[in-house]
Amino acid sequence: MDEKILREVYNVLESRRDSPIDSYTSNIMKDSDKKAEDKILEKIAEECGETIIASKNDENLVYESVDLIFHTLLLLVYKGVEFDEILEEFDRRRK
Ligand SMILES: N=c1c2ncn([C@@H]3O[C@H](COP(=O)(O)OP(=O)(O)OP(=O)(O)O)[C@@H](O)[C@H]3O)c2ncn1[C@@H]1O[C@H](COP(=O)(O)O)[C@@H](O)[C@H]1O
Repeated sequence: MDEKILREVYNVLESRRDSPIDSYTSNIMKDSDKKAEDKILEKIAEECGETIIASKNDENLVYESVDLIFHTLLLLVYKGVEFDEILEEFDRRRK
């Protein structure tokens, strides 16, 4: 297991965006009745709340944090951000 997994998941999300199938992420990105971006942002807000609760309760913190990180990555994919842009930003911030 190594950090390549994040890039691999990101690539899968890009493929779900560009070649939609009947799946959670394809469906949320092509959500018609509610603007896809709003739906993803709604999930980020929901997962943020669940992460706060998980931290306060010292329970499921990794599970809920991964839900939050995942939905943030989903937003970035939906908005057309390249994975390398995220890595470059983290690199820029290193002291
Ligand atoms: N990493 C994830 C991932 N994490 C969370 N989720 C989904 O995000 C949704 C979260 O919604 P909910 O919070 O309601 O679900 P929940 O967390 O089980 O329930 P709560 O306790 O939060 O209420 C669930 O449907 C999860 O399945 C994910 N769905 C997909 N991925 C990755 O994205 C790829 C593409 O996914 P699909 O397009 O669905 O094949 C997959 O191969 C995975 O690698």
